[in-house]
Amino acid sequence: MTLLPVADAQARLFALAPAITTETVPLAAAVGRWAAADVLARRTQPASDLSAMDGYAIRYADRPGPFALIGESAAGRPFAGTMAAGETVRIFTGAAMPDGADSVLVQEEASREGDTIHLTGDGPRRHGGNVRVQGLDFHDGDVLVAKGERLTPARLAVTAIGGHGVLPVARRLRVAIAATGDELVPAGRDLAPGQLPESNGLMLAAMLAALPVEVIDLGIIPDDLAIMTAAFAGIDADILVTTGGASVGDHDLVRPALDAAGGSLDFWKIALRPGKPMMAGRLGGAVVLGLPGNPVSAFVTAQLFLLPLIAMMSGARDPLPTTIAAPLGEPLPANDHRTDYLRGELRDGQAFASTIQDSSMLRTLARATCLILRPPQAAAAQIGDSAEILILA
Ligand SMILES: Nc1nc2c(c(=O)[nH]1)N[C@H]1C(S)=C(S)[C@@H](COP(=O)(O)OP(=O)(O)OC[C@H]3O[C@@H](n4cnc5c(N)ncnc54)[C@H](O)[C@@H]3O)O[C@H]1N2
Ligand code: MOO
Repeated sequence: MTLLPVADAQARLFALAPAITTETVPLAAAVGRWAAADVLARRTQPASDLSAMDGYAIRYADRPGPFALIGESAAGRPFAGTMAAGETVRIFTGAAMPDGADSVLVQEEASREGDTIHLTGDGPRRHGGNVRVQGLDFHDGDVLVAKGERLTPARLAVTAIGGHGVLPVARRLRVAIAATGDELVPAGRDLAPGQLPESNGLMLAAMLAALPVEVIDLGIIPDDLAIMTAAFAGIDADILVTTGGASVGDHDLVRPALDAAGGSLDFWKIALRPGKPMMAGRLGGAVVLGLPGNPVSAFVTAQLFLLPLIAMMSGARDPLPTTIAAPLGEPLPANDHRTDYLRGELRDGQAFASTIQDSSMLRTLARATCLILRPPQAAAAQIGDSAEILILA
């Protein structure tokens, strides 16, 4: 069987995904989700010219003064009148500029004597100095967040100040996670000979913690076709992700169980190391992603397929992981036909791969701060050669 290139597998996986309905949620519930429509400003910010400093609103042409103090403008309590030549209004940061004023004299450069203000320093450097003009940040109708952009804390803040209280987003996905394997027992238990603590399901759920999903923990499913089939057949989820049982051994039952549960396989085996035996298909309304059992393979395939699938189904415009270029800190051998994602560390801006890259080694993965991408058939690389790096948060 020929191995599917990673990009082709990502495209085929995305093609399996059903459309997800949208819902309108309060801003505080939208963090980490993706805007389902362009978010346009419903007001202009600032709505009027505002002072950027605490001091005195003046006319620039009136310098060097002195100035006659006629009132005060504070944030939320603007000065009601109009300032004439030679006059000034006490003003605070964020307060509306009075009619007639064009600049702000900071209070550190002013002295007060009764109702007369004297200039003690250089004063505002230009006409309009220390003033935030109306619309400096944005105007009514401007696109504040584009459809498909992630709703980061700063983007939520701009939509709030842009006049929104709710936003349209894709509904929260339901992601069922199943660890398969007779050897597995929940973490922390005493182990009988041959048993192994379950770590993949835990790791995957943790990788999804910051995503807008509801995790359905199917726990540990033994290598038993009837039990596995029943567990799959009963799921009510948008995505079913399994780990283990993906390879060719006699106890690798995820494919037969998917088939027996009435699902269909779309592809199996990709040109990737680690992660070759990954499979994808459908089961009822769910996309099925069968990740390999080796812990590092499960981690890498989750980075390259599961997280992007969730982002894509949740409306992300750019769901695939982004890479940066970094110089290698050591030589690397030529690569074969599989894209390689080496666990490594960035030190002083240079990328170093861990010496042993066995896909069972969690301690190496736990130390890794990046994955170093080696394209298929890459020639041997020297120190200083540029490599694509996926930063691990
Ligand atoms: N003859 C061949 N053998 C294998 C091939 C192959 O092409 N031909 N591919 C190898 C590759 S590559 C991988 S990756 C593994 C993946 O196999 P499975 O997905 O079937 O994984 P398992 O056999 O179930 O488990 C592998 C390994 O990982 C441990 N494991 C599994 N699940 C968990 C879990 N939830 N938590 C912690 N550890 C887990 C399991 O005990 C095994 O040690 O196949 C190769 N073989
Ligand atoms: O692809 Mo396996 O994931 O090499 O260990």
